[in-house]
Amino acid sequence: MSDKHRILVADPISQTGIDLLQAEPSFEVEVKLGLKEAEFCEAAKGVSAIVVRSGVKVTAKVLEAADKLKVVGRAGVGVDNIDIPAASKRGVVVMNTPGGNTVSTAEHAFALMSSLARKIPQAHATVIAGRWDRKHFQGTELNHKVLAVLGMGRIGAEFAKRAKAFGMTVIAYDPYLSANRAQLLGVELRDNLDDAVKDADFITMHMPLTNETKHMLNETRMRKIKKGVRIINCARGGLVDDNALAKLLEEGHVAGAALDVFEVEPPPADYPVLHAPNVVFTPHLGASTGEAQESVGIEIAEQVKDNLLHGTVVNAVNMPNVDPKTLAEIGPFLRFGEILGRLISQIAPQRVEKMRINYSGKLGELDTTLISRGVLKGYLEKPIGADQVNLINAMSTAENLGLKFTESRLPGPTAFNDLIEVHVSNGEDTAVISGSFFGGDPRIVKINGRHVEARPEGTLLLIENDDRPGMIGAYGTILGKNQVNIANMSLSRNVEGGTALTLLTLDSVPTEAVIKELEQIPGVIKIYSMVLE
Ligand SMILES: NC(=O)c1ccc[n+]([C@@H]2O[C@H](COP(=O)([O-])OP(=O)(O)OC[C@H]3O[C@@H](n4cnc5c(N)ncnc54)[C@H](O)[C@@H]3O)[C@@H](O)[C@H]2O)c1
Ligand SMILES: O=C(O)[C@H](O)COP(=O)(O)O
Repeated sequence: MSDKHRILVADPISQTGIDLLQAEPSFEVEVKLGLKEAEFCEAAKGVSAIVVRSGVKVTAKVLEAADKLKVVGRAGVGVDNIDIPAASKRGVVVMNTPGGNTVSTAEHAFALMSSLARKIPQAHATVIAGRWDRKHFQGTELNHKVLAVLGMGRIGAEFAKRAKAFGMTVIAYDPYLSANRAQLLGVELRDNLDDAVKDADFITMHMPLTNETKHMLNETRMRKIKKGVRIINCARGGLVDDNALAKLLEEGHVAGAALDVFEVEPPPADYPVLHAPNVVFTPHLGASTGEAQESVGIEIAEQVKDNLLHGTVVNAVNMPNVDPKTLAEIGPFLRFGEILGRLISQIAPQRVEKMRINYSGKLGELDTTLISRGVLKGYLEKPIGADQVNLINAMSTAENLGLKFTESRLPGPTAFNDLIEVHVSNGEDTAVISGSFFGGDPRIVKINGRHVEARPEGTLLLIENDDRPGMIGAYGTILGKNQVNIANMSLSRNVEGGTALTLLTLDSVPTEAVIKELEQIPGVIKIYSMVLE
């Protein structure tokens, strides 16, 4: 069995991207195109990475079959052909390459608008059919026309720039766009969609397909737009209700439509809009330029390579980005977070419902999202299994278990430079564990409110006992007799004669029989044996 990472390229990406992957000695690259789901499942077995465009569907079945999968790389923007929840559940990172095809797509959408305005495809067809018909192809200028851009992200903004250069008035509808950005782009921002489109001569769509955006242009809304509007969709099929569009084109309410994308791709022969008048179609070609494909092919190859070799996460759609610099900065906290999670799972009450993590000191100034995922991962290893939970699915796994998770930053100076405090509770009982760094070295500094000090390594024995003479000696005798060496010891008590916590770091794991023997010592209240590695 080869210990190389197998990479499956399941859609055509640039040769430079493939070469980049092939140049890595620890990778084996397989290019298999046009796979049906069953073939895709077979091909996905044992691969570490799958690279796609929008052609194939990375379904839950494919993800299930891909038993060694770590990352799905999308050479492009839209990830609607990938089952993201299923990938997250399986702990697979999904990355795309936003930006690499922006200009190509904006140019293509603009070309569609120009073709529509001047009926270029129809005129072209008559010329090559031997006709010289100059009467039927009178078009319309773009100059002075009103354009509504729905979705003013990367592509929308590039489109708007070009439209302004053509003398168009640009209206933007994008609930997530700031007024400042709109001003910078020189576009009129509208809060209401009907208001944004009602006077438009042209409408262009540039947003992802989501539950919120599906059929954004439906029959009712299109009917409210002034007669003669022309619609361009170079984003995703389904943003416009294509059947309603076909009807309104037939009626002449919509004067023309240019589509690069369809609700079903490829559209079947009886797809109504294909037979409507004044239409221009391309088969999802927005990103199909040499430049865009070179760019996204190289980007995705680099991202997949860095992820498999160094764990770098860039442009992931299902987990926070971690570039090498951030990874170096938060790496020690992340590893310590996992240990704290592992630790608290071993002293937690049953049926924990809530976990809260407080960050203070310098840590409170960092982006702690990943550290929190690390704590959850460590915590969930016990109930779920260490091979089943990772940084990607930790949040969704916790949610599935009904574990409510919150994090907060405690203001003001603390006794420690960096403090991570993990609380778990089932509503009645609580466990709390706190960790800090002493000169860069991680330490457990508090357990259930008691000060302790121990390196988070090896096996820890946490004993709650009555504060009375002879306890330490009794532990030492039993452990010594059973060849278990004590490497470190930390003691803490509430009041003299009250209860005490003894935290022992051991060089080997005590057997259950040894733990039972320790439990028999008069004054011992509870013992937790915590294995950290
Ligand atoms: N035809 C092609 O070949 C092709 C190529 C590249 C991208 N695309 C598609 O184009 C779309 C846009 O890509 P992008 O790179 O500009 O993405 P982007 O993320 O930069 O922009 C998307 C914009 O849509 C906005 N948006 C989200 N929900 C909205 C809503 N309900 N109403 C209005 N606006 C909303 C967002 O705020 C964002 O500004 C994506 O769906 C992408 O898959 C198609
Ligand atoms: O979302 C995208 O990036 C585009 O739809 C391009 O898709 P493609 O890579 O299949 O051309």
